[in-house]
Amino acid sequence: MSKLLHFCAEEVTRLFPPFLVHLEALKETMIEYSVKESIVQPVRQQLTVPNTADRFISMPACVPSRGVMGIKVICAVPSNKEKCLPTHLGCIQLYGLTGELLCQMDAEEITAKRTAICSALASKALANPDSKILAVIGAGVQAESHIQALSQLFNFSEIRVWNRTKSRAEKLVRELHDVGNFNLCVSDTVGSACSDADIVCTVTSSSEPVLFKDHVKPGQLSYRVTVLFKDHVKPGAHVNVVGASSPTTREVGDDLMLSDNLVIVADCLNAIKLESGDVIQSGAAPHHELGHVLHFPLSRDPDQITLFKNLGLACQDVVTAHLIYKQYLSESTRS
Ligand SMILES: NC(=O)C1=CN([C@@H]2O[C@H](COP(=O)(O)OP(=O)(O)OC[C@H]3O[C@@H](n4cnc5c(N)ncnc54)[C@H](OP(=O)(O)O)[C@@H]3O)[C@@H](O)[C@H]2O)C=CC1
Ligand SMILES: O=C(O)C1=NCCCC1
Repeated sequence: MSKLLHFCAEEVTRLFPPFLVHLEALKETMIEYSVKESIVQPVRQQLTVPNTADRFISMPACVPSRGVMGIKVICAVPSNKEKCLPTHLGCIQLYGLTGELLCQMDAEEITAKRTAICSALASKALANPDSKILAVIGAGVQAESHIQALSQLFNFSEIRVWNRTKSRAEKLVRELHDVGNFNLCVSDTVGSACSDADIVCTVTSSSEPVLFKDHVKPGQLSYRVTVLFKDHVKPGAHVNVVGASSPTTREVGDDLMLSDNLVIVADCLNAIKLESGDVIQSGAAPHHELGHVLHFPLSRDPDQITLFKNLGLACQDVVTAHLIYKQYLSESTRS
């Protein structure tokens, strides 16, 4: 094998595609995955570190139309927050279709931005185009990337942030004060953040286990957090559910998941049935895949609530890594 090309976090930032290029590439990718069915991607493997909420996740995909395949390995370690370390650490390896390793790169920024872009694509397809109020539940990395991405596609007048630890919501609001021409503020409760909101994003993870006796079979450990209930969400709103990507975690109450006027869209219908605690525990039936609604627009009923379950897919990482690699190649041939 020739010398390994590795892009550290700073190089990934420098080579990162512009927002609209990234958005268009991920839109094409999601359509390719769901409609053309030309992407090969198994449901990812998640290993839970015993007696913790920490996960080691392996995510491969092959994207023949771009001539690449790859794998992201990502560790989700919620307790890293107390150690002032990133809670999501990972690496992507990119291969040519002949099997040669092209490069590997840090996955943090890619994970933050590609996830938010997929929520933004879902919001564009499903939310009221004239959405004015965005509520963000959580104040970590994904909260920031979601505010950055969604505010580029909607003309918000107000963005509200609720977080379990209020001081972190206040810090995020201070850091993002000049991102756009809207009122960015902290809410005291989930209910007040979501009241009248056109779009809601739940971007939380549980750092501490909350054990509910009646949810736990003998010998099984359950980590649960439920932050959003039906009363929080107004008819006509759109919700992006981004946390809770394992069968034992929740962000959304059963009353909302099982609501008659809820339409559930997932990035991957195969994965949602195996990975989403909100779907598995509530017994809700997802309706559509993101790639389908991007290709064949749904007609909006003004009283319906739409919910996009954003699990995160390997093909989004592989395509983003490929854009970064192509930028590197074009710079190398110029110099
Ligand atoms: N769908 C996808 O593709 C992806 C999903 N994710 C998931 O999104 C979620 C957020 O990720 P990220 O922003 O990177 O993580 P961060 O660690 O940066 O932030 C975590 C956030 O969750 C909050 N939180 C933790 N525990 C609880 C709880 N019990 N109740 C309410 N809020 C809680 C934290 O609040 P506090 O400040 O109080 O600790 C903080 O706001 C995670 O579940 C993550 O695994 C991440 C990457 C991709
Ligand atoms: O898609 C991803 O990347 C992740 N999804 C769920 C949680 C960790 C990272």
